[in-house]
Amino acid sequence: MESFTITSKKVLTLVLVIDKAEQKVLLGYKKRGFGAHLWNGFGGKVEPGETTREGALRELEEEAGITVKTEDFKKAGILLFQFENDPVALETHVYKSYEYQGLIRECEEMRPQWFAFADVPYDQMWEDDRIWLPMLLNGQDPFYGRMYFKRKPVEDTKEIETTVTSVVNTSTSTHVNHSTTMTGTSFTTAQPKSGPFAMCDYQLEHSLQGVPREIALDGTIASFEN
Ligand SMILES: Nc1ncnc2c1[nH]c(=O)n2[C@H]1C[C@H](O)[C@@H](COP(=O)(O)OP(=O)(O)OP(=O)(O)O)O1
Repeated sequence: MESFTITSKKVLTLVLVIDKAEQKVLLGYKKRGFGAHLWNGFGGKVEPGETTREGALRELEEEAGITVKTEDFKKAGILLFQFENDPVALETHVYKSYEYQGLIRECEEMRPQWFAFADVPYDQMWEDDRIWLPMLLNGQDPFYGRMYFKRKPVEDTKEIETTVTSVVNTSTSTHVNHSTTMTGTSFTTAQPKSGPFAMCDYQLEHSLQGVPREIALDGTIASFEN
């Protein structure tokens, strides 16, 4: 795997909030940036001086407007995402909670929405999600894994075409909505359906020894949480 050799990693977080009684999971539609136009959990880069747990709670509040008590916030696993010809891997710390406080709200980066477990839009998510998210939803965590991605040829990223309707309202500000029903100036835009990367290989294991804290560059679990 010469083209997948890594020399360093960035630390990211990903949070799934679950309504156990209703069998629903809260996902966010990413409106911009890395992974734009895909549904995902909430998360992002861990900032200097933050623990992964603190970073995950901060991102959840920023992106969905809700908080989770420390005792309800559980580490579900770690995923190391690797990209062809990119020496920097993304070490993503996955958390879950069955409880939350506050009112769910949209922000400029994410549009939150509840999905029944049976209706999770895997065809509009990172390809690896269909491997590990069902495990998380079924309580088969903690887990750890490595996922390998290649960039898709440009023509393969034009899988769906969405009509974007630009509405200019009377106060002259411009709102852009993915909609086919609103009036205004419409144009068609190509969107990647499952992102610009194709997963070409993966390894995922249920962690029997405990909750993984860190994955070493060689893919082994570097340490476990106490
Ligand atoms: N392959 C895959 N599957 C599932 N989830 C993810 C991936 N790759 C990823 O990066 N992710 C997740 C991990 C993070 O939750 C986000 C990416 O975070 P990002 O938006 O880059 O970080 P922020 O700190 O919020 O970004 P900016 O504020 O800099 O825009 O996707």
